[in-house]
Amino acid sequence: MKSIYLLGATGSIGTQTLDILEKYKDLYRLVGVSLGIRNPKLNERIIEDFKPEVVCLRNESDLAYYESKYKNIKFVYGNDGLIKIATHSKKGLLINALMGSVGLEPTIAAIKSKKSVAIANKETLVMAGDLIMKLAKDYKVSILPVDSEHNAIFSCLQGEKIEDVLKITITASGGSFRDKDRDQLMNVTKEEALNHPNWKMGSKITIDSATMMNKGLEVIEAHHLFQLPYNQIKTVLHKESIVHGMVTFKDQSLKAVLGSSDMRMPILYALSYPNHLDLDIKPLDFDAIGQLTFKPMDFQRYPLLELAYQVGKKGGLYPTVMNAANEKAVELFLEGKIGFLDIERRVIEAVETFSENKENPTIEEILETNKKIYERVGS
Ligand SMILES: NC(=O)C1=CN([C@@H]2O[C@H](COP(=O)(O)OP(=O)(O)OC[C@H]3O[C@@H](n4cnc5c(N)ncnc54)[C@H](OP(=O)(O)O)[C@@H]3O)[C@@H](O)[C@H]2O)C=CC1
Ligand SMILES: CC(=O)[C@@H](O)[C@H](O)COP(=O)(O)O
Ligand SMILES: [Mn+2]
Repeated sequence: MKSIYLLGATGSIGTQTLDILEKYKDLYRLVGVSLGIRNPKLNERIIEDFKPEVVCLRNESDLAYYESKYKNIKFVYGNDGLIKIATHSKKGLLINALMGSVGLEPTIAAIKSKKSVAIANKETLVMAGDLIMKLAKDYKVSILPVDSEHNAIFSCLQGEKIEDVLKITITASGGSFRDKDRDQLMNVTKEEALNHPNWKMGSKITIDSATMMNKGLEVIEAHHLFQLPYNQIKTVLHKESIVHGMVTFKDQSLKAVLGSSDMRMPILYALSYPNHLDLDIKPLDFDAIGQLTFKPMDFQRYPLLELAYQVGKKGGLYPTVMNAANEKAVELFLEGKIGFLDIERRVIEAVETFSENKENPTIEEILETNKKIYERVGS
């Protein structure tokens, strides 16, 4: 039995991970889990179904209730609680399904306590990919991609040498506004933005998909995961989200992973790697699909993707600045405080006005910059 620690269990990736853990209860034991604030009933269902040893609550104020109801379980809370889950004494795999920059510190803590990490939380790699990949090497643990495109590319790379790769290609659905021109984006609503054509995901990533920031974050994520320079990382518009990721080798042969738009597939592969286990999801039916389409990425339409390449190449604290500005701007948009196009305006402005870059920043410098930019963009 493999011990599993799951952060962000109540979210989109979290609940789909729980589906997998439920199906494979004979292989995986949920030892530690972090819960949410949105759905108390779901929290209790998770505790009762999986009976974990240690549970992290988001708020201290809930501690007394849970401790009196579930006497055999250890409860912790807040950001320190996430670290306690990540450093729990039993070995195992940590699945990071948290949303946003809060995922960084628990990831580092897990690696330092010799746990491999299956990472959905791309923001962590964007902010501190160099440090995370180095730490993982030093502590001899694996970083397993959960993000669908990276999981697909990871799968294509099995048995291959990275020196033989010409380029990798990340597909992009185009998001909820893919059929709109820029001048039609002025008055779009939050509800429209949250209506992703192919995937049912958390709010923040759905907005990132609509602005194409998601692809930008994914390009930086891929740079770190696969240790490839940015000129070998390409994106292409593929509205069907059936081809998830591709690897082109030097002899122009190309491998790709295709599948339904269902995150349980990459989640399971990250858990079961190097094996592929049974999964009851919609199979691809090529007779019904008919055709797959690909269109070149339009960087003028999606300036945040171009910004991400620039920021990734500059390195240092720039990716943290872009990520923090985006995190705050998306939050403001979801609260109805700014318009859709203001998201990219705020992100671009934060990056353009940033003048305190440092090469090879420490975790403390990354966290400090993250906080500073997040606050600045919110003011
Ligand atoms: N959803 C998807 O299909 C995909 C997601 N990803 C990435 O995976 C990550 C998770 O995405 P997704 O599942 O969609 O997000 P959700 O918003 O659905 O879930 C996020 C989870 O993190 C918890 N959480 C958020 N903030 C905090 C905090 N400050 N402290 C503790 N817990 C917190 C949430 O709790 P609560 O319930 O209280 O909100 C929830 O459990 C993101 O980085 C995203 O980019 C990558 C590929 C696909
Ligand atoms: C499912 C997944 O991995 C998401 O990150 C996905 O990529 C979002 O779709 P977009 O291609 O629209 O960004
Ligand atoms: Mn993705």
